Amino acid sequence: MKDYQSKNPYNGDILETYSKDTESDINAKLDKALAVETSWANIPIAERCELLTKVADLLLDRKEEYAELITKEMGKPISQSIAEIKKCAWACDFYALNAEDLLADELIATDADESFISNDPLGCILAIMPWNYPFWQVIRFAAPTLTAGNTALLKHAQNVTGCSIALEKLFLDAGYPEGCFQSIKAEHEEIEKLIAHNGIKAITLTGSEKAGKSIARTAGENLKKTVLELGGNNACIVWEDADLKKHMDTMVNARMQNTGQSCIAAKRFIVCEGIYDSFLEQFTEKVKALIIGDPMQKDTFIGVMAREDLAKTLQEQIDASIKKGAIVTLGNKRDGTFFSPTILTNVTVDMPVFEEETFGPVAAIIKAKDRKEAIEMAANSRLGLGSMLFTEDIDGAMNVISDIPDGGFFVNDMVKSDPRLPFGGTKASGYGRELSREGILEFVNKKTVYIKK
Ligand SMILES: O=CCCC(=O)O
Repeated sequence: MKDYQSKNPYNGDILETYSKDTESDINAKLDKALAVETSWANIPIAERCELLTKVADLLLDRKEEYAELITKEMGKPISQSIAEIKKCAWACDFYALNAEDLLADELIATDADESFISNDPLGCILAIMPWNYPFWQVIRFAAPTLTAGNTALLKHAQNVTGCSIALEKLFLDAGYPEGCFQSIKAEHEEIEKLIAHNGIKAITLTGSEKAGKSIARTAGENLKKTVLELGGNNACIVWEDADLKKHMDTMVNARMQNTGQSCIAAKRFIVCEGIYDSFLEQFTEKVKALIIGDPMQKDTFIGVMAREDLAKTLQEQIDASIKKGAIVTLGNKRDGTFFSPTILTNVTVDMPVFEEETFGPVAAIIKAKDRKEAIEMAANSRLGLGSMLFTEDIDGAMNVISDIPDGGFFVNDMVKSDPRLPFGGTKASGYGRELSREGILEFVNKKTVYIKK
């Protein structure tokens, strides 16, 4: 009996089984990473960028193959899997083009003849990544982090072990030296030991709040830096002057893409009274029209959830909210891993669908009496990944930017990640930033250099 199974959540087919790495397998991988650390750190950044360009090319050449693997392992509709791979190539190209500038010494005038910050690599970084964007979550960490001269060990979610292995091969095929990027199949106990090991210099985790606390605790005991991206309960605020016709597809996409399994999805729709009825009518119509079906079909927009237990958890959150007075306006049908796109109205701030992150295709809609109340409700969350506001009043939107203490604020668009912009949260959504200049500088030693001649 193998330890891990890759199982297609759409039809239950067992795709592959895998044995967990033993302690000595993991130590051997760490040794390999440590053996290459110095030579990798010392090659010119431009050469590392060339390799990254090769990764981008391979991603595009192999996009169908990788997309199929994603779809089969976690159920993402195939067109969205292809889009995920293209986005990975974009991030690689972005860093291949910009890393030299982003990592350049920062000169600072002082009493010294020369003083500057040198952005030196840290060494081996442990990445713990989730299944919902199995390539993207990894590439957005790996592209900048490796290019900064670090090496990486990836502990991926069990249900996407095939993707994890494919990612390791991708870097090798692109020409990265052995040991630069390796995937491990490990459990919590081995991860704790790795974090404590001197060879691991920092940890990045995208995952649940519970996992974040546990990893941060162990990392803290060992004085290791962490970057944590722990999910969100993003508000989609709709002021009474919003252009619904123009933005309705975006608002639906913001909730329903990836079958609702995205940390940055719009989870709480906070809609001003004056536009509530039109919003609900248009939103419901669009959600009803989403194509549900086999994730391998290119027109499918809503596939299945990645695991049955996730669908059950979503059901519990909905049931508990209905008990408190939420009304099912659409959907709420579950069958195994399938969950129909669901709209809940009459939502109040004390319901699980408002207070907790819902990781599936359910939109919780709440009425606000005015703009001010809408902003206050949006800010009322333990999580702080991002929020979006739809309005024609751009000055009014600019005035409320600092009223919601989230990591991102998007006006007339959905919260989305972009290699050029920092990505990350506040409060229980975690800390640290990925992507952009901030992302590549998370895992460097900002060394102060001071020279008197
Ligand atoms: O689940 C969160 C990440 C989604 C994204 O970066 O687009």
